[in-house]
Amino acid sequence: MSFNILILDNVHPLVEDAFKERGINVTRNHDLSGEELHNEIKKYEGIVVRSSTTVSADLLKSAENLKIVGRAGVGVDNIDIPAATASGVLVMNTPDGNTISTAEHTCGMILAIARNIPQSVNKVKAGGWDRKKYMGTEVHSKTLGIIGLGKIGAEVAQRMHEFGMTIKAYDPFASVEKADRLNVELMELDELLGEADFLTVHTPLTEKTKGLVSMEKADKLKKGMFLVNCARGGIYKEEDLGKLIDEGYVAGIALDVYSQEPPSEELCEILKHPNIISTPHLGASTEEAQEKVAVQIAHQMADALEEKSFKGSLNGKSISLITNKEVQPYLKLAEKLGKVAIQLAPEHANNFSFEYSGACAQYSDVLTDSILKGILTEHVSEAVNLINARHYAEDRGIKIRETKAAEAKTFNDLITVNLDGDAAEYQEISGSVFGDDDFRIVKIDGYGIELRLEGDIVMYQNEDKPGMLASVSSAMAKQDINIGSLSLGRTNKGSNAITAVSVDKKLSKEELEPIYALDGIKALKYISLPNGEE
Ligand SMILES: NC(=O)c1ccc[n+]([C@@H]2O[C@H](COP(=O)([O-])OP(=O)(O)OC[C@H]3O[C@@H](n4cnc5c(N)ncnc54)[C@H](O)[C@@H]3O)[C@@H](O)[C@H]2O)c1
Ligand SMILES: O=C(O)CC[C@@H](O)C(=O)O
Repeated sequence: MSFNILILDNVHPLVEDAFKERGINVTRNHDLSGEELHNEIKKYEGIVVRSSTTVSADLLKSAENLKIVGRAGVGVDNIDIPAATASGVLVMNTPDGNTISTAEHTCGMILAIARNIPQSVNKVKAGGWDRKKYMGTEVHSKTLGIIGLGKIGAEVAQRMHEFGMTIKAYDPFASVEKADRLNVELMELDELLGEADFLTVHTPLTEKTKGLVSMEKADKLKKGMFLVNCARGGIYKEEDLGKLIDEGYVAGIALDVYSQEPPSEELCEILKHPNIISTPHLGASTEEAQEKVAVQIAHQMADALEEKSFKGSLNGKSISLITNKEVQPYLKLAEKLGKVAIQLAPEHANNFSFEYSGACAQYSDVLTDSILKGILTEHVSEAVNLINARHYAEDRGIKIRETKAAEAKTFNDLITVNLDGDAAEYQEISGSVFGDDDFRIVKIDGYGIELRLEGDIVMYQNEDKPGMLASVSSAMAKQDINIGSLSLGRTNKGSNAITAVSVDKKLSKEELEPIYALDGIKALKYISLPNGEE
């Protein structure tokens, strides 16, 4: 299958070469106005952005063929990920392509603010000369506080350690082993604010990191410290920056990022402060980083479109598992069981529980997505996939429960879908995989049944008495319905039995009626499944 990709932002030209190398058609257009973009995007399976294009819920609605959004970089603040997930669109970034460049820029900013480099350069350029005013401070023997010891934070730690700084960090998710390896002492946030001579942030902007430093926190800061932000605008409260300096809490501030880019007029006024230095979001702006993220995003997107790997994907958390050969048969079984379950369930069924036992239990997350896909495909007009299945389930008020048992009792692997409805004629269906591609129903409501999960199946409960099968097959024969295979299950002799009959053609309601009307037949259901590969 051939794919079409649209490059919307100023991504390095190597992106085109990389896509072409993978046999993917690529078009570049940075100049589309709102309406043009809404029309143009319909033609593409993938788009590539940096931070200029906003991939909003509205734009995603117009993107009827879109499968994937690639961000050549890290931050995805410009992409509405929940809306993409709801549309079944995969979002991916290049998590490490610009790490080194951004770490180097951060180190540059630390040194620049410590030594007043930009201010003094400007002075000389303007024909001035003032050595006293631009007296600086050494970073050697000072404490660098790092908030967020992830990829960039760790690279900054290593480099500034070599400058003779003591490195301390706050990151509730970082391991002590990692910190030890980097010669970093982990501590609580307030403690760090009180000890850092220089503070640099390397976290995403979240509810927790927004406004981490503000006038409210000023008393906690070590007096005369320096602030650096090359992560995301707003982690330091922007309105308070000038005041923090003027009231003597902070000596200088270095910023690369702003909550709005380019910054608002109000912020531009604050940025004129002589002790604030600012660059226009240049952290990742090196030839090397831009080449890396361009080539990485193209290959990652090509791999995802070809379902080879899902490196860098940010939604559809278990999607990467679909390339795992061991999971593939379970995925198919799960989807088929979902399809059967919804055809057996009563109307408005919205409570399902899924039980996994045996080796498949370790993949329960993606298998639940796959069962939901099977359940919902019958009911949702939009395309349901493993990325958006849970979203649609939630949207439709479908409640799910999941249980796992590492060991299976009768079968190596067993997936059971419970319909959770007291009023349901059928309560529970279990399936298993035989070999790689033989998917079978193995149990219904505790009755042992064995029937391949494909094609057209008539399932009914019947009184366990002689002649039942003969009367059903004769009613079918009269209507030219050929039986392919059948399976009978019962618990005790003479009680109720379940029969599943696979037939060679699709049946209409009218064709089913005479069978349902036979004496001794109860709870007849007709299930239609795709034949073979879907
Ligand atoms: N200026 C630029 O051009 C540029 C370039 C690349 C990345 N960035 C930005 O830099 C930031 C860091 O990127 P990264 O690649 O190192 O990300 P990362 O995911 O590797 O690291 C983020 C770290 O922040 C930590 N963290 C999350 N929430 C936290 C909290 N509340 N308190 C403390 N720590 C917390 C995480 O545990 C993680 O270790 C991101 O915001 C990214 O968008 C900016
Ligand atoms: O230059 C860019 O594309 C922004 C880089 C950076 O902010 C990122 O999040 O990757």
